[in-house]
This record gives sequence, structure tokens and C-alpha cells, in this order.
Amino acid sequence: MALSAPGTPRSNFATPRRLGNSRTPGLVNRSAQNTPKSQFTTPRSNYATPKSKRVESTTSTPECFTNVTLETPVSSSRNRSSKDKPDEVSNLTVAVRIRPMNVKELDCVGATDIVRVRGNDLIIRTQPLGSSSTSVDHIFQYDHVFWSCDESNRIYSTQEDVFMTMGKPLLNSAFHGYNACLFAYGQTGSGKSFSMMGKHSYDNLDIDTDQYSGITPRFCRDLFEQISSLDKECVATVEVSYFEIYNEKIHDLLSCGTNANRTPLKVREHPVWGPYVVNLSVHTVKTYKELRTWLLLGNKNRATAATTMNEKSSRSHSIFSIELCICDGSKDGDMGRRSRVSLVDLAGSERLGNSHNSEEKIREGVCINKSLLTLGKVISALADQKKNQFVPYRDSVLTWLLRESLGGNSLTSMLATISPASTHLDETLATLRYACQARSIVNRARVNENPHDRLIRELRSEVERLRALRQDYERNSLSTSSLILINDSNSDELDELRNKLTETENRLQEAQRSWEQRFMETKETQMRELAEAEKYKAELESAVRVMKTASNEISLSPYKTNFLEQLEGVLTEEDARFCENDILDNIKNWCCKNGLICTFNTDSLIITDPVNRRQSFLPLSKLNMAGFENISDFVESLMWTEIKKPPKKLGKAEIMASMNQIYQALAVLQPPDNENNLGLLFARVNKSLQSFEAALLNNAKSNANSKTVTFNV
Ligand SMILES: Nc1ncnc2c1ncn2[C@@H]1O[C@H](COP(=O)(O)OP(=O)(O)OP(=O)(O)O)[C@@H](O)[C@H]1O
Repeated sequence: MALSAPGTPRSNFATPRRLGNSRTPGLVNRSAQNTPKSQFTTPRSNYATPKSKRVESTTSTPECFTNVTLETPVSSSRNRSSKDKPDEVSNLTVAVRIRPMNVKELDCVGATDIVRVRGNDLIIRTQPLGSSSTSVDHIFQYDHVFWSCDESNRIYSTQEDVFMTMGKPLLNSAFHGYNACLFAYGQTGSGKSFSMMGKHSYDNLDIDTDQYSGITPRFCRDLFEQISSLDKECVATVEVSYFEIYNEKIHDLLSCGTNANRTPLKVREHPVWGPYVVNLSVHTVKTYKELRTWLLLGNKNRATAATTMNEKSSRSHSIFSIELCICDGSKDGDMGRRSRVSLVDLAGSERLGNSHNSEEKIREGVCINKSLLTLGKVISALADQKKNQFVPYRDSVLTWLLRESLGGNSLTSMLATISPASTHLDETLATLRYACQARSIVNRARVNENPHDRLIRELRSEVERLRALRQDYERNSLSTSSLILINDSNSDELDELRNKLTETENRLQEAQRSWEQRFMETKETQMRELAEAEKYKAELESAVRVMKTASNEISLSPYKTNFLEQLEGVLTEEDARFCENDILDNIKNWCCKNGLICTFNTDSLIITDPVNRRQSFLPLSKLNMAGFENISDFVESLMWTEIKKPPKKLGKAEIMASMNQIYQALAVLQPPDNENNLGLLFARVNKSLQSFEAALLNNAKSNANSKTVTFNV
């Protein structure tokens, strides 16, 4: 369990207080707690607590000797703002789920069920060591408490209940353009994966068809149901990614590599979008069926290993992300709303001595603890709102990536899972205190949209509100005018309303107009730049054609052809620049630094290695850097073919003679003075030729073996 990790400052998570009223008195009559009896009936399943044990747990302590400790800070004011507000300032929603006792716990001598539930209060009854008479009730308050110990009991919380309470509101928020995050936290074997994925999350059986299907598959199914009920004009795109953090390393769960050779991915921070996983595969899905295939693949790839506590315990933190973008075609210029939903199943942890037996397992435990320990520190720093504390997000990969979900732009919920058995008391109390502290974190979520779109949206809703108000007023005044005259104050109010409406309508019109204007201006600039670039390119191409024809007539040396090819290379590079691409730029820069020549045409990448006399062609459609640690590895993996004819080495005299011929040919082509564009082009080509000649001569002089010439065009 995270909070019992070595070095975890317990005080961060527990600030028990002894208070003194019926919820808080130092001594209370337990019967006054009015706990619904049915809640504690004996479960039928194999999780059932044997009757004798149950009796012991509820009757062994005399009622008047139960101390009560109220663990939830009384002052914790909870922020919940209305969905209509653009900025949603809200605390983390925190829920706790109690799973049934398992066979091991039932078989353990002396193990009792120590959890009681009363509405949103959760009570843990403890029997301090050495004390036979006094028991202590620790009372915790949460937004929701799910008691899932006995299916036959009417208060049993099903998977559907948990989804409807925890998952559905986040799904609705995502449709409004808010980021959302739900993470499950708890001791190993306490039911995180069961709640997030379902009963058979690892076996991939019935992940979404049976009653035990978890929050994630239900969320995804509902997502597509809601998409199908959107207006016809709305276009929704859904992209998914799934990765795990295992031993502080990130692995893509949706890449096709096997577990053994999975390359860890890196995290980088974008100045605007924040931390992200580099080269993480993202998959567009059009139906739930497509999404399900990825989900199953990811679950299969998730690292699992047996621990003594949970046979198929998941040893990694897994993050399933859904990006939803909705554009409303019926609204002019709607740029769409984008939201990201992260469904996180954290790894459980336990004291190293408890269940780790190999060196690898110990490292695993330390890494899991590091992430959860940092998560604890982050929660603690965020919860302490008074001090402007430093929040150590970057101390672990998990917290770095969850930064926006913890105290940032996201609506976030936490589901803490616990076992009811007395044998896990320490871990359970730690989890509950952790969860209590998380309740004080305040997030500020906002609709992810263009600020201008936001203004238009706000004005639109204001206009709608005012129109409705005016209609109400007018309707009322019509119905009453036959009986009484509208008094002065009424008519003033109506006038004020009318004025306000007209003013807001004007502002809306203005905002829409300026948006359209801005859009048109940007478009015009783009078109102008594109036209200029096209013109420049056409001129250069025709110059190259002319020079090629001229060169045939005066039969120049092979260097002339080489030069023209270089020029053509510049042109094709110009083409590639239209489809600006980070990868291509990086490859080009790398080649330049490593003595390779890299050129592109519209559909392929050509890399020439002049030293080793080899060349590689790669269709751009097959360009994929995934799976390569760096560009060097990528370049080495290319298919290379030998360059058959190495360029002939020429002497200085030969170079000068050839160049003179080119200059003469060029002189013939000099355009008339009034041809501004061509004159400019001509001067440019002339300058290129001069630097080319200088480079050639330099090369011939300085390095007899060098076969590469660099020059600036
Ligand atoms: N609410 C529940 N009802 C019935 N069975 C449950 C419930 N929660 C958990 N279980 C069972 O308890 C066992 C452990 O649950 P689960 O694998 O979800 O734990 P976990 O917290 O994800 O563990 P780990 O951190 O090791 O991955 C499973 O066999 C699961 O079916």
C-alpha cells in the first residue's frame, strides 16, 4: 500500500481529531449511529463473513466505550460550480468502494469485517492493541461510498451504480469540452482493476457484456451512444491511446511490439499543451467495436505478475486516454471543442517485506512506491491551499503526466478501493486518509475552445437568456394588461431588458463579424503567400529548364549536370517544405551534421552517403520513426544501394573551364532590364553559380579525397 511505503510521511495523510458532538463526541453510544442493519447482513457469496465472526465484530465492544475519531476535516468547503459557467472550479470528487472479503481473508483466523457505511460516511472500527474494552470508530466522509460486499443486499453498489455516479458525469463534461480524469487508487487486490475494467479485465472475457463490466468499457460504450445521438451537423472524432508506467518507464500498450522488446517512451513538455508522451501511438476509432479491439489489445499487453496478495496483480499504472473533438457544422465558423479523458488504473503497492521476493520485484515495488509517494506529496501540497507550496509534479512520471488532472484544467474524480478485512487495517486507514486529503484539491477546468469561440458562445447564451426573459415579461404584461395597467417600474424594467438585449445582440454580431473578418484575413494572407511561392517556384523551374537546354548545346562537363541537379534538389525540397514536417526537418538536420545529403521529392525521401557511396530511397508513406530510439538508428535501418558511378574528381583548371562555359551560357540568357522578376532570378542563379564555383575550387584545393561540396543557394 502506498502510504506505508518506507519513508512515506504518515502525518501527510492522517490528521485525526477528537471532537465532541454526536458525529464527533469523544464517547458516544454506538446505537445512536443508527446504522442500517441490513448493511451488515451476512453475504451469501464466497466472500461472506461467517456469522460467528460477524457477531463478534458487532457485539464485542460495550456500546458506551466506543471512541469516535472524525477523520474528515470539518472545515473542508467543497466547491461545485454550475456546468453553465465556463470555468468549473471544483474539488476532486472522491468516492470509496469496499469489496467483499475474499476467501483468504475469510480463512484467516481472527479476521473481521471492520467497515460500516452510513450514507456518505464510512466508519472503520478498530480495536487498539492491549485494550479489550474500548474500540475506536474512525469516521470518514466522502462524496460517495459504494458498499459492494454482498450482492443480495439492497444497498449493494453494482458496477453500473459506480459508473453512473463516477463515470457518467465525466462523460457528460467531456461532451461540453472539459478535460476529465478518473483514477482508481488502493491497496493491491482491493478492486481497482475490477472497478475500472471489470471482473475479467486480464482474461479479456466479456469485458463489456456482463454485469461486471467496469467503468472504462461502459464509458466507451456510452461515448459512442451519445455521439450517435448528436445533431446530424455535428462531427465527432475519437482518438485513443493506452500506455502504462512500469518501473518509471512508459510503454505504449497499443504498439504492436512484444512485451520483451518494447522501447520505453519519453515524456516532453509542450509550452502550450503541457507534458506529453513522445511517439505514443494514437488511434482514430469510428465505432465502439474498433475502440474495444484496442482496449483488449492494451489489456493483454499490460504487465502483470503474481504477488502473494493478488494472483494477477497489475504491477503498472495504466492510463487509457480518449480525445474527443466535436465540431458543430450548424454554427458558422465553429472550431470545435476538444476534451481529453484519462481513465487511470494505478498499481497497488504493499510493504516490500510483505510480498516481494526477487530483486526485480523489489525494484518494481520501489518504483511503484516512488510514483505513489510522489502522488501523495502532490496531493498533500495541493490540499494545503494556505501555503503557496511547491508541487513536485516532476518527481515521478505519473504525476508529471497527470499534472493537469491534479489541480489543473480537468474535472477529476478519485475512486479509492479498500478491503473490509481487519487484517488490512493499516493499509485501509492509509488509503482512506489519502482519499480524504485528495478531497481538498481544487481544479479549475475550462472548456477547451478558441477564446473567440468562447466569447461568441457566451454572448449567444446571454442573448438566449435575455430573449427568454423578455418573452416572459411580455407574456405576463399581456395577460395582466386587461386587468391592470403596467406600472412605471414594470415598464422601466422591460425597457432596460430590451436595451440590454439589443446591446448584447449587437456585441454578438460584432464578435461574429470580427471572427469572420479575422478568418478571411488569415485565409487571404495564406493564399497570397502560396501564390508567391508558386510563382517563385515556377520561375526557378523554367530557369533550370532553360539552362538544361543550353547545357545540351554547349556540352559542359559532368559538373554542370550535377549543379543543375542540385538546383532541382532545392526545388523539390521547396515542395517538401509545403508539407512541413518535424520528422523530415530533424532527419535533414541530422544528415547535414553527419555528412549525408538528404533531399525530398513529393513522395520520397532520398539520402545519399557520399563517403560510403550509397544511397537510400524511402517512400514518404513508409516513413515511420516509431520504434527507433534516434535518427541514427533510423538511418542505419534504411535499405541502401551502392552508387555505381562516383563523381569524377576534377582539377582546378577543369573546374574553371566548365564554370566559364556555364557563365557564358548564362550571359546569353540575361533577361532585359524591365523584367524585374526574371532579373532577380537571374542574379540569384548567378550568385549560386559563383558560390558553387568557389566551393568546388576550395574542395579541389583543400581536401583531395572529399567528394562532397557544400554551398549556399
Ligand atoms: N466489488 C467487487 N466485487 C467482487 N469481487 C471483487 C470486487 N472488487 C474486487 N474483486 C475481486 O478481488 C480480486 C482483486 O481485484 P482487482 O484485481 O481489481 O484488484 P486491484 O486493486 O486492481 O489489484 P492490483 O493493484 O494488484 O492490480 C479480483 O479477483 C476481483 O474479481
